[in-house]
Amino acid sequence: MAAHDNRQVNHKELPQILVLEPPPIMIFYGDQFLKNFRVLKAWESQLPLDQFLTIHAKSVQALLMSPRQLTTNILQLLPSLQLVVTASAGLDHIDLPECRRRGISIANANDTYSEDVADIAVGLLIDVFRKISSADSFVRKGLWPTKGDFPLGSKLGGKRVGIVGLGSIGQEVAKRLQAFGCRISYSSRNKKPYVSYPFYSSVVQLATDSDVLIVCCSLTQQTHQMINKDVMLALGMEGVIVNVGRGEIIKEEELVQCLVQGELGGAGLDVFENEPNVPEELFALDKVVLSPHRAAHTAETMIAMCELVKGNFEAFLISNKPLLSPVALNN
Ligand SMILES: O=CC(=O)O
Repeated sequence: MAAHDNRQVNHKELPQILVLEPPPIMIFYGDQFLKNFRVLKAWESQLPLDQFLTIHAKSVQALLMSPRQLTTNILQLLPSLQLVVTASAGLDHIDLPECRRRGISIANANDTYSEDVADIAVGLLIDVFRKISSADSFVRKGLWPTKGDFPLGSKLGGKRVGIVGLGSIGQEVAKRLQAFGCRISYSSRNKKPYVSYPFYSSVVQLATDSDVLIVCCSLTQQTHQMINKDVMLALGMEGVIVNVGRGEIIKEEELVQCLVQGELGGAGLDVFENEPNVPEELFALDKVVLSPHRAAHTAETMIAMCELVKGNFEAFLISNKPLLSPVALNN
């Protein structure tokens, strides 16, 4: 509506966006950034979700993803759906084959989060090697005057770092760790012609030749539980794993076992198999640094994300333009 237009806003006329549960951008910033839309908040309804969706089935053309999985069942209840916008980089919570089959368009975070996630990956690694969290707790508990010296850490420079998944997050991690004097190698679906880092097609071989593995890839059928005990044993007793991808890429039970039994040197984990639940055995281990899946959460990036989400909805629902961050659903 133009600035000089003084018609009353009729919210029923605004393009509608369904949200099943509030995603982090709404938890932090409410829904003001979607003020040009009518936001249909399923979680505010007293009705069971399937009844609520059945009532709105015909009118819902666009959906903003929440932490909830977008399953085939939910998609079936939304026959008019044409667009899914997710504020995530990962797509593992969306039934992609079904979206592809129905021709539903998807927009995601693209590389909006990559720098922040890479910062946390490096932060977790430095914390594990230099024991920052553990030293903090040592001081706070008043142990410095009584126990004296704090154990030695391990130097970051010179370490051989294997990056699992050299997408935009992996490349940001590589750039940062190269500046710290680390030696970078990577494994990926395919060798990247535009980088000179050594490429490994086998993760076990990458682990054998590395001191650290940083898991940056997305969760797919191929990467599910790809980091298993074989990989951990190949990395060795001093080896460190950092995970900023998805919990399910690592066999968590085996990771816990290797850490508890001293078969792995340490871990920095931002993601877990069964979030928000974290295996309690890890709480007692100083060589493990834990973070509540917050690698992407900076105020600056969340604001950029609100803009991207809004821009995608505006492009599709209002101005009939191409999506700003479309996901290519390859066959
Ligand atoms: O985990 C965060 C994301 O996928 O964006």
